Amino acid sequence: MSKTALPEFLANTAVPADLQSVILGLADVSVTISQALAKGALAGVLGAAGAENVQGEDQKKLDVIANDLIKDCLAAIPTVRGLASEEEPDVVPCHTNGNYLVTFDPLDGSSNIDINSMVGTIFSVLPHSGSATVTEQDFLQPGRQQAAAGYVLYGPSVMLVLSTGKGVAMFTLDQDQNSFLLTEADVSIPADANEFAINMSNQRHWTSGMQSYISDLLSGKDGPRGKDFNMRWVAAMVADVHRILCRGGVFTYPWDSRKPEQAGKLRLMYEANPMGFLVEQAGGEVWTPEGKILDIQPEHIHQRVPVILGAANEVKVCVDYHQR
Ligand SMILES: O=P(O)(O)OC[C@H]1O[C@](O)(COP(=O)(O)O)[C@@H](O)[C@@H]1O
Ligand SMILES: [Mg+2]
Ligand SMILES: [Mg+2]
Repeated sequence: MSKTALPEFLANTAVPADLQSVILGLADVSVTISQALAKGALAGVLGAAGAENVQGEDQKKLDVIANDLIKDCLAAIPTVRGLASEEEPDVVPCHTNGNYLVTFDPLDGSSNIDINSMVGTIFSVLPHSGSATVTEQDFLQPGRQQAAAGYVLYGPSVMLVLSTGKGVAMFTLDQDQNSFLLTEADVSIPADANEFAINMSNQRHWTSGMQSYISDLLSGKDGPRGKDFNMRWVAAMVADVHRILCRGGVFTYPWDSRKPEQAGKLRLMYEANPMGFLVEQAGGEVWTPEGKILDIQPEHIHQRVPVILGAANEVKVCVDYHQR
């Protein structure tokens, strides 16, 4: 039997037509980004761009290329009122009659670009209910209000993973037709975990709660947790979360004491909220040590947040170590 293509899936699942056009636009532009990535050094797209983004991070050429492609794509969709990007200092107004706001991380896992490892594009679609002139304030909505969220993973296969609030579906790019085909209709994360993801090199900078939690995981079946845990770290949130959606586990990027004023490394509106929406839709949990990430009222678009997400029971255990 032939597989369902993305446009057919969106129509079958009663996604509003104006939201469909945003999702289909993002899917199309991700194919162009995947082609630039696939050409790599042959197209001269690897390496540094020689500039810093608003977050004070060095931009790669592909961060800039992907950002410009997505910006142009969204600006051409009449239902997009405005956009905000990890790589843009300010929100960008689009169409005055549009009813959606889109936030995105054009290329997640940038440090993997030059080693030909996995990267992705993460996006979040919010309803627009504010003024005719888009302001930052219009974007400051809790993640729970997202109309859709997803990512495209540029790996051995290019995959689009999407939720419009009715579960999580995975699509694989058919490179012959440039068409995303449904390959997993109902993604679900097992409640218990035996795999964790964290950048262990930062251990000495974590809070005592996080130190104890990871130390007990590492003690394996001889320790208080009574079982062994495996560890993985791709250094691209998009790929680490993809693994969790495929085979379970827990992912965390905690606060650390090197930049005490910074809540965490990951961005609430471009990374934590869209990935959090997917993980909750797949039955997982998404927390900071204090509460659920999707309930956070954002204060500014580039806000950062500590993240603990994945298997429901394991996330609760991790949060509990912090609250003891
Ligand atoms: O290099 P580190 O500290 O392990 O951080 C890796 C994390 O940083 C990120 O790459 C940040 O994303 P960007 O590449 O979009 O800046 C996450 O995807 C990933 O989880
Ligand atoms: Mg990122
Ligand atoms: Mg990025």
